Amino acid sequence: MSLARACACTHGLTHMWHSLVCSRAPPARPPAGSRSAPRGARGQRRAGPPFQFLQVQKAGSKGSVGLIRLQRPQALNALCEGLMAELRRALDAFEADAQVGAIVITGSDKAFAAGADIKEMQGKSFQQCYGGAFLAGWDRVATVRKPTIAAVNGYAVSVPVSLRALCRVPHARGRDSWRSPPAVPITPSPGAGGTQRLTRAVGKSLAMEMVLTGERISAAEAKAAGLVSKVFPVDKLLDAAISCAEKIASNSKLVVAMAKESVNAAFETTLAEGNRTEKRLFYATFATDDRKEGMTAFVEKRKANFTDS
Ligand SMILES: CC/C=C/CC(=O)SCCNC(=O)CCNC(=O)[C@H](O)C(C)(C)COP(=O)(O)OP(=O)(O)OC[C@H]1O[C@@H](n2cnc3c(N)ncnc32)[C@H](O)[C@@H]1OP(=O)(O)O
Repeated sequence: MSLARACACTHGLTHMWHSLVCSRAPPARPPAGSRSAPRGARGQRRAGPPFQFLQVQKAGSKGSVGLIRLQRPQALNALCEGLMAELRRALDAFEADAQVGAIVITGSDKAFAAGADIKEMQGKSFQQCYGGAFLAGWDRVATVRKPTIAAVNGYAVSVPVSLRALCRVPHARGRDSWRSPPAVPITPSPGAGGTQRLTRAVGKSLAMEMVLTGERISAAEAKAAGLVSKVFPVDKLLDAAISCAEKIASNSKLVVAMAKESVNAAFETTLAEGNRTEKRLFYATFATDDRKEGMTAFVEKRKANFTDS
C-alpha cells in the first residue's frame, strides 16, 4: 500500500504548515539519540521521567525547534492515554523553553498515527468516559501558543487528521494516507474534534464524505482541500518541517504568538470577533520592543535583532 506523508505547521495552525508529494517507500529513521538523529538535533530533552511513547529533542542549527516524534510502532502510533499524556508533557516543556520558537510533531515511517487506541476504548462504559473525563486534555496541541508543525508521514487516521488541523501548517508526503474519523465502521461519532475541525479545514462536503465513508484521501487531495499546506518527497519531509520551524523561530516569539492567536481567531470565532481580536493584537504589538526593532531594521536596511520582548 502506498503511503502519504504530510507535514502541518503553524503560523497560526491550530495550526501549522506547507506541502509536497512523494510516492516511494520511506527510508528507515535512526533511533533516538543516535548519531544520525535528525539534522541539528541537540539530544533528548526530558522533563521528568523518560518518555515511553515519544522521542523528544531539540533540532535546528540553533536548537530553536522542539521536535516530537510519536513512537509506538507496534500499534502504528495509536493515541493511547499514555501517549497523549506524554505529548502534553513534551508540549508543556517546549512551551516553557525560551530557546524553542516552534514545534514539529512527526510520526514513524509507516504511520503518523492510526487514530485513537481502539483496544483501549473497546471496553469503556459511559460512566468511565464521562466520569473519568476521557479525552480531557487532548486539545493541548490546539492551546499551545508556540507555532506547531505536523510533519505527517504515513497513515494519519481520524484524530491525527484533527491533530493536523490543529497544527496549522501541514506538510505531507506520499499518496494516500489521510483518513477521516471512521465514524461508521468503528465509532458512532468521532469524538475528539474530528467532525468540527476537519469540517472547518476542508468544508462540509469533503468532511461529510470522509467521516461517513472512512475512506482515505491522498496527500495531493489533502493539499487541494487545504488540509495540508505542502507535500514533500519522503526523504525531504522532516528537514523541510524543521526548516520551516527554524524560520518561524527566527522571528520575534512574542509577535509570532500574537499572529498565531490572530489567525486562530479566524478558525474559531465569527468574522467580527476575529477582526476585533486582530485589531487588539495589532495594537498590542506597538507595546513591544520587537515591533520597534523590526520597523527600525527595515528603515535602516539591516537584519532585525529580536529580543522576544
Ligand atoms: C478519541 C475519540 C475519537 C475516536 C475516533 C478514532 O480515532 S477511532 C480509531 C480510528 N483509527 C482507525 O480506524 C485505524 C485502525 N487501524 C487500521 O485501520 C489499520 O491498522 C491501518 C492503519 C489501515 C494499517 O493497517 P495494517 O494492515 O498496515 O496494520 P495492522 O492493522 O496490522 O496494525 C498493526 C498493529 O497496530 C494495531 N493498531 C492499528 N491501529 C490501531 C488503533 N487505532 N488502536 C489500537 N491498535 C491499533 C493493530 O491492532 C496491529 O496490532 P496487532 O497486535 O498486530 O493486532
